[in-house]
Amino acid sequence: MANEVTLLDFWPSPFGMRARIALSLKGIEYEYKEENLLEKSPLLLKMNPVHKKIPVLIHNGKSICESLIMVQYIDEVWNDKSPLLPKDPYARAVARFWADFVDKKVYVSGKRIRITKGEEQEAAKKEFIESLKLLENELGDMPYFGGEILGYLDVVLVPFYSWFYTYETYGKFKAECPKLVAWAKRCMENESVSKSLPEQERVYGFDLKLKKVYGIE
Ligand SMILES: N[C@@H](CCC(=O)N[C@@H](CS)C(=O)NCC(=O)O)C(=O)O
Repeated sequence: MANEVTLLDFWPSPFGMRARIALSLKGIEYEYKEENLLEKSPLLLKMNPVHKKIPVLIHNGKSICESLIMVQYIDEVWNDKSPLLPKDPYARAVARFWADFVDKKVYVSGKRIRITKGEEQEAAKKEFIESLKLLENELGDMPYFGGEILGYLDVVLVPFYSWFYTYETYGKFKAECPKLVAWAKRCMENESVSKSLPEQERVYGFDLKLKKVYGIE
């Protein structure tokens, strides 16, 4: 079967970064289409009519939406190289549990750090740091969440590393998570990760502009 793959994406998106890393780890050639989220393309609206969000993976004309599902799809379709999800059903369930946690806690509290102030921002910072500590504990002494090799949860979490500087600058704090920082740097040694993640300062510059567009002080 021919494999025509397109990714609708937007460079600072941590969700898009997940797809980029997974496709690169699997060695898949694809067309990258950068979306303007202030003026979404007809293709994006057609391919993700429910949420109208990036990333969208288009594989032989069919769309796959939601980055956690997308990375699992990529792993299942291109299963001959760089396995991401563990084979054992329990270990798979655990990896999916933490991936869901990343979206519900790390992403949500990180966003609240960016867009709130005062008490609300303090609460968000607390939740963000607590979430990182829980993840650090889950990592334990393993090099990756996937064990000896980079796996599903690594792909899901590492994009937020490119947003750390933004969170810490807005929140005026330094997350003391040495093991997690060492893990992120280890992930960045992998070319599929480093080429998929933008520089932290570039993300911060983008977010400053975004806040102006939305009138957030
Ligand atoms: N849960 C989704 C989140 C995707 C998402 O929030 N995408 C943002 C960019 S980071 C977007 O397209 N925003 C445009 C909008 O909400 O109109 C996923 O994992 O793919």
